[in-house]
Amino acid sequence: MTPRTETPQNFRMYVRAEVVVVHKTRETFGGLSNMAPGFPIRINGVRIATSEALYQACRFPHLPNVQREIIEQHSPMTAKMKSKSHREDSREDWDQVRTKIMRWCLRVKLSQNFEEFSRLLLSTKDRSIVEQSSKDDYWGAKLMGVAHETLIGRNILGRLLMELREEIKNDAVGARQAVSPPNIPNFLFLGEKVVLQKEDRDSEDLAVRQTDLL
Ligand SMILES: Nc1nc(O)c(N)c(N[C@@H]2O[C@H](COP(=O)(O)O)[C@@H](O)[C@H]2O)n1
Repeated sequence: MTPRTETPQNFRMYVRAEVVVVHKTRETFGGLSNMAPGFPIRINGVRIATSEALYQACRFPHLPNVQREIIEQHSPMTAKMKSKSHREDSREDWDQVRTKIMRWCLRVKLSQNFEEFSRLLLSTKDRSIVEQSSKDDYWGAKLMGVAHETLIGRNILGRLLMELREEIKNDAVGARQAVSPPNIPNFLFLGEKVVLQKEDRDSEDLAVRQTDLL
């Protein structure tokens, strides 16, 4: 893996030229972003266009109408904007549970889009994955240096993606299986406990593929 330096506050420093940069969704590794289209998710039979919308909806287990408003958005940025307008009503323990929830969202994205998402993750080989962000050095890392040659931040999203990549390498069969909901209190989706229905999605995809053949 690309060497990186530990800095205070659990920040990390990466040499931009050496890492896999996740920035714009149309770039080579853009599919690793939660903003990427083409990786739909189904939770309790409800289709959600992006992992961003799923993640944002998880802020509001106690407000199913807000969750619905967020997951109805086709655009991930609009989903994030809808969420932002209710941000002060996020579950009280949000900062404590958000990483666990993001890990779950990424696992669900993987298990329900296994061929494409695992191919993309494995194509990063053993390089560090870093989400480049202009303002968020919790999920990502910010450009620094005279020539913007370094990225500095906690890079939690990139680190979760690297963790997932290792899981695929170690147990691809396990990584594609349906994912249990995170073990946190009051984890509700539209007022219901989450029960993954991976088979629904697989059979739907199969139906689409078969239709394409006709
Ligand atoms: N505003 C924005 N634009 C993008 O293109 C981004 N990739 C992100 N970052 C993503 O936003 C999510 C975190 O949202 P909160 O700030 O915790 O509400 C997470 O998916 C980041 O990867 N933001």
